[in-house]
This record gives sequence, C-alpha cells and structure tokens, in this order.
Amino acid sequence: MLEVSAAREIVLRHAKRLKADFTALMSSSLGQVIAADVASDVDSPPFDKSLMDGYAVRAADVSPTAELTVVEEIPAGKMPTKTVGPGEAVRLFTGAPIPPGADAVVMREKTDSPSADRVVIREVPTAGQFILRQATEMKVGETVIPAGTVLTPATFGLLASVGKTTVPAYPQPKVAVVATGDELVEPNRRPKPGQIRNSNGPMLTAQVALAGGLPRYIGIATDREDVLRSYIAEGLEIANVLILAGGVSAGDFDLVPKVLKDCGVTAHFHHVKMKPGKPLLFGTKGDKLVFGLPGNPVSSFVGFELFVKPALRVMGGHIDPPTATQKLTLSEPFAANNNRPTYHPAKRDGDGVRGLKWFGSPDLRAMLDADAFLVLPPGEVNYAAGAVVEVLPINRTAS
Ligand SMILES: Nc1nc2c(c(=O)[nH]1)N[C@H]1C(S)=C(S)[C@@H](COP(=O)(O)OP(=O)(O)OC[C@H]3O[C@@H](n4cnc5c(N)ncnc54)[C@H](O)[C@@H]3O)O[C@H]1N2
Ligand code: MOO
Repeated sequence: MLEVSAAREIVLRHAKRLKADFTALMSSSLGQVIAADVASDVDSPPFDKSLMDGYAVRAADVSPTAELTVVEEIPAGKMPTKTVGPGEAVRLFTGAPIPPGADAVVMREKTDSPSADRVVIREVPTAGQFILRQATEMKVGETVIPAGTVLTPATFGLLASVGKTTVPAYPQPKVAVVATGDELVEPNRRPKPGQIRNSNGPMLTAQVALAGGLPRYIGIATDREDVLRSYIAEGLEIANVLILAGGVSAGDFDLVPKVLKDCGVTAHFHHVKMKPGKPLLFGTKGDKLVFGLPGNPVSSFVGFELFVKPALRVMGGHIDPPTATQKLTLSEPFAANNNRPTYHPAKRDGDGVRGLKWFGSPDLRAMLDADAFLVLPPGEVNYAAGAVVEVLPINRTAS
C-alpha cells in the first residue's frame, strides 16, 4: 500500500497550475495569486512632499526665533508657484509638494504666527526634516509586486497606487463536491430510521473555500450507478476538481470506483497507508482531478487536508503547498496503538500540542477544538509530556 508521501507525489504530479486570467480587485479575488510582475507607472511620492502640517523653510536661514515672510500657502493637491528665497517660508500641509528653495519643514506646533504673512520659527530645523523625497517608495518602471504575490488588502492598496484595477491572476480552482450514500439526508431534514445527516458536504465545501478553491456543491448521490454517473458527469463538467465523499471502500454499495472508471476516470491509487482514510481514491480525467474520499467524516477531512488541499494550492498558483508538518512538544502525555500511520486530532497548546480525546474516523465531534493532527507512527506509542512529536497544522478559519 502507498505511503502518504508517495501518494501525495502522485497527486502533485497531476495538479497543474491553471491558466492565468485578468481578475478585478474585489473581495472574491482576495487570496488569488498574481501571475505576472506588476511595475509602477508613477514615482511615489511623485514629488518631494511634506510629512507634516507646518512651514517649508531654508534650514540655513533659521536661527532660534527667526521670523520669516510667508510667501504662499500650499494645500495637498496643489503645486507651489513660488520659490522660497532667503528669509521666506511657505505654509503647507501634510502631503503637499515642497516648494523649490526649501529644504526642511517645521511643524506648525513649533511656530507662532504673528500675522497671516509672518511666521516665527521656534526650532532650528535640520536640512531635510519632514520631507519625503520623490520616489522613496517606488520609481516609475520598478517592479513593485512580483508574480506569486497573494491578493491581500495591502496588495489591493498597492495595485491601486500603481493604477491597476485588474491584474493577471491564477483563478481559484472550481471544486465540485458530491456526497454519496442512500443513508444520507440533507442537514435541514430530520433523519428517518437508518438515515443520518450529510455532514461531509458542508464540511468539505468549507474546506475547499478555506484552501482557496471555489466550492460547487452538487448534492447527495444515492447508491445507484445511474444516479452516481450523472452526478460525476456534472462534477467533471463544471469543475476542475471533483470530490466524492463515501462509497469508496469494499461494500456492495461502494460504487464510486466502478462508476468513476465507467465515466472515463483513470485511477492512480486507491488505498493509502494511513488512518483514518485508508480507502482513498485519486484519479484523473484529462486535466480534471478526482478524489474519492472515504465517507467517515474525519477520514474525509484528513484526506482533504493531505491530498486535495495541496493540489488546490498548486492549481491556484500558490508557490508552496502548505502542508508541511512541524515538530512540537507534547504538553500532556499521549498513548496510542494503531496499525497504520495515524493522524490523530490535536490542539496546539501554547508552544506545544496535546492529543484530543477521539474514538476514530466517525468522531467529527472531536474535531471541534482541533487545529492540528498528531502524525503518529504505526504500532504502540507511549509519549511522556515534553516528548517532541510530528504535527500537521490545519487552518480553522480564513485568519
Ligand atoms: N470490508 C471493508 N470495509 C471497510 C473498509 C475496508 O477496507 N474493507 N474500509 C473502512 C474504512 S477505513 C472506511 S474509512 C470506511 C469508508 O468507506 P466508504 O468511503 O465506502 O464510506 P461509506 O461506507 O459510504 O461511509 C462510511 C461511514 O461514513 C458515513 N458517511 C458517509 N458519507 C457521509 C456524509 N456525507 N456525512 C456523514 N457521514 C457520512 C456513512 O454513513 C458510514 O457510517 O469503510 C470502512 N469499511
Ligand atoms: O480509515 Mo477509515 O478512515 O478507518 O475510518
């Protein structure tokens, strides 16, 4: 059976970055990755500008208690029309251009104004003070946002300052989600005897969104080949990635592997040496990726984190698949005995981590507090508090 690392390599070999397209700067594009370097079309600031409200002066002119003639007033947004000569000052405001001749700004609080055209300067300025030189932040033609940058609020602001309202970016992969199983009803229904609610659908669509994909929930496919076939066909039609949850193991009603094959999907693996989530299937049809996640909710969750999420990150143009594990110290003793490498729900605890109480793959409730998994080797483990363990962190929210 394939190790997790080998299975992930197979997935990543098939996950290709999507073709970049122009994206408007809207909240829905936050998190997308910019596909080409963005250069500035302006100097910023475009002129030497004042960092304070006050007076532009010639530093060499100003002795303690110098009185200067105010020759002009420059609000932000206006250009100076006069040169500051000896014994002269210009009244100006934060953001206003520095007039020629001046080489320092004195804050208004350090001055007195005996009349509209006179100012007494009560501090001796150093040359250059409170002046932000032209192009300190960026020069015309300079690359200010390299390809690979993620669209964040700061990126939006920077793009706006260089005149961009759209930018080439990798699209978010579209991900169709299908739940399978005759026992399932949607969450707004009361389950009848033998039924349970579909928790994987909402959980997986949320995981897709958090991983930077665009979820498209298709519905619950019953355990009939024709129904499953039509859901699979729809998913393959509308999305870059199709996720099915349930129906992938060995039962008579576990139809997913067979129907995927009928639909032209080539399976690359169908079992991974891990717990939970062993009967996980990965296949492709052309450039579409297909994941058959085992139906137990925590199996689906772990399968998504380990295999679907790295694929979505690559497809969305992210540079590093964000599934690296970390070494953390256990804050409490932890013991387990599993026959396969196991991902056990855990919670980070200060600088350390602790294993959560969990009875296995159907126990989604244990995930309520989880923000990581302990990555446990197979066999018996008996760790004391303070032992260093491998941990797979998970994002719980967008922040
Ligand atoms: N003979 C074997 N039986 C099983 C094997 C095996 O290798 N041989 N593997 C076991 C393992 S491990 C897992 S995990 C499960 C996964 O099986 P399936 O993917 O076929 O999942 P189902 O049988 O459809 O469901 C399993 C379990 O999860 C519940 N479920 C399914 N979908 C949802 C959903 N959308 N929301 C909430 N709960 C869901 C379902 O009712 C079942 O209880 O197979 C073992 N069996
Ligand atoms: O691996 Mo299954 O996911 O044990 O429950």
